[in-house]
Amino acid sequence: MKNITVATNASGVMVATLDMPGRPFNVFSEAMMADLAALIDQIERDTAAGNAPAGLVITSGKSSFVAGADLAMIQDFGAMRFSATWQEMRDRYSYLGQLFRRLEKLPVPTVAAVNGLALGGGLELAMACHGRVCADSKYIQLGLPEVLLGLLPGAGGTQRLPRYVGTELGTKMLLDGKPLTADQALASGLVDALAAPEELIAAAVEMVLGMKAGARWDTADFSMPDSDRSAADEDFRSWACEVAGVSARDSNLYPAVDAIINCLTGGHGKSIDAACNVEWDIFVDLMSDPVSSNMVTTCFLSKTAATKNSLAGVPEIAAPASFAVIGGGDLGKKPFKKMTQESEVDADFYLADLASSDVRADLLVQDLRVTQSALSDKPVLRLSGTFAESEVLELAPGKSAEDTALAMAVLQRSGKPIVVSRSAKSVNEVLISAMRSAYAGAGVSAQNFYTQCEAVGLEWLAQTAIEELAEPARSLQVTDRALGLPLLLGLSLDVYAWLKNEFGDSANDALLAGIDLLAVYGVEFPKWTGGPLSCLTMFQRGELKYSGAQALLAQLEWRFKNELGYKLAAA
Ligand SMILES: C/C=C/C(=O)SCCNC(=O)CCNC(=O)[C@H](O)C(C)(C)COP(=O)(O)OP(=O)(O)OC[C@H]1O[C@@H](n2cnc3c(N)ncnc32)[C@H](O)[C@@H]1OP(=O)(O)O
Repeated sequence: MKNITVATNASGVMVATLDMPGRPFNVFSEAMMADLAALIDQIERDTAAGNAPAGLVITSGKSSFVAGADLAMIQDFGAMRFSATWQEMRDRYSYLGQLFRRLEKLPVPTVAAVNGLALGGGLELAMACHGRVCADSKYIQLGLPEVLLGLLPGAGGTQRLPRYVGTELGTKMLLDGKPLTADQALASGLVDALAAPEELIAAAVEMVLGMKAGARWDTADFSMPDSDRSAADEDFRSWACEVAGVSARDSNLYPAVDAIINCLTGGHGKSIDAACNVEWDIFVDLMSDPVSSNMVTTCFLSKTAATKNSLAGVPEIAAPASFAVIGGGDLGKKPFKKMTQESEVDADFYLADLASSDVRADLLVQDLRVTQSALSDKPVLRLSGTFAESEVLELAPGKSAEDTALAMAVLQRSGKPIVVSRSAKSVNEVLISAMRSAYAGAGVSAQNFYTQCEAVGLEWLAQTAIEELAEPARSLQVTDRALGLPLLLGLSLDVYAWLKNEFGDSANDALLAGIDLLAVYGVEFPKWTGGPLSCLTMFQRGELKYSGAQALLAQLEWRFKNELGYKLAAA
């Protein structure tokens, strides 16, 4: 087994260590599932031969336990909706849950030694063990964040969690996706004990040697932990949303919310096998909806890739030669001026601000070391609203592209984050890029926004298409998928038209993915759409119903995506 190593200690306890080579986190990929299946097979065979281990401890060789199902695989799951039958999807999606049930039914006691974060399928694995001991560490997070990606915990999580912690906390965790700390997990009954990190395995071995095999719900006298609520209650749906802080709007837009509530009500009072079957049926239906695929792609896969690529490209610069800050307000000019005056760093400081309150007005750039008075005094650069680079260079003959820089402080228009980012670009490039980034608006930290922009070269977008989108998308109160659709599609068409005009055939997958990412995180385009291009793709496939479809379709030229080879399956 490549991903799991097994060692049996002197007491006959088997310690299985999950450790995927070359990956920062353990995840349930096909290969990891195959290895877990092989481990279970082996214990079943040994048991049949009268050679059962005294117990099984499952832990991780990484600093975290398991970060859940492999989300790249989950994205493949979603793509099955185009070609596979319902039963084929059911068989594949439920495979991990079935493995966990086999693990739970082993006739040897099993304990999870949770040494670090256990999210999604990672917590589901721990919950399928007969006991759990968790490292007493501030880095512990135990949670089921699937709802945040439009998914549900489909390996028994919707059924086991409330059976451990009760209906109220279980419902809350399932619907808000927030994890528990180690202390909270102990207090709630999710884990049975905490141990110092260095004593974790010893504590798990001791626990497994002192316990009997079997899950608590496989005994005749099992009852749900005390809770003043039951999933069978008539008003359970509205109570569940309230307890988790899910608004009526979000529960309408995000099918995962209803799907999870249906798992809770459908599994209530049933045997664990029957309850898991309910969950697995609902999981197939949920994955048949494009929203889950959209969200996994935009909110995890594209986001992680963009951040990673961007960070990889950021050079190390020991001492920036110049700094630029955008914005002349309370958070811009004042603190920056102070910093300039107090700084002992031998560097240039530039302040860029609009010449008037009109966002399309010229951008004036001042050298703060020279100009201490009003902004309009002798700007070193005067950039027009279109920011053509040639124009910048023309207007600033003294500043060539070779001028090295730089650190850049970006203040968002909302004024909140102040972030310094380093770059090997010229002063001019940094200023242009900073100005465009400053249009990102609220809803995303400047650091995130900047790294995402850098990764996919999206500074271009902030000033043009995305900026156009920002206000309507932000004020758009879509409460229902069908109701908000005309406006969303209109906005999506704007982006599409702009993109086609600007990039034509030179657009690539990374750029297209980045546009969706930027729209979702930069201007709060609704997450369930996956961004404007994913929204159009859903629409094209007939996965969004809208009565004005014909009129809108007439405006579309779908050749665009085909010409560019944009992979619909990846959307
Ligand atoms: C039915 C469904 C069941 C499920 O289990 S769905 C999955 C539920 N789990 C989650 O939603 C957790 C997803 N992961 C995260 O939220 C974060 O990641 C962490 C909190 C675990 C770590 O955050 P940070 O330290 O900032 O690292 P990073 O840059 O996000 O990720 C580092 C590398 O780890 C990969 N990774 C993490 N979790 C998963 C996953 N669940 N599936 C696939 N890859 C994962 C990333 O992609 C990336 O990889 P690279 O370095 O190669 O780019």
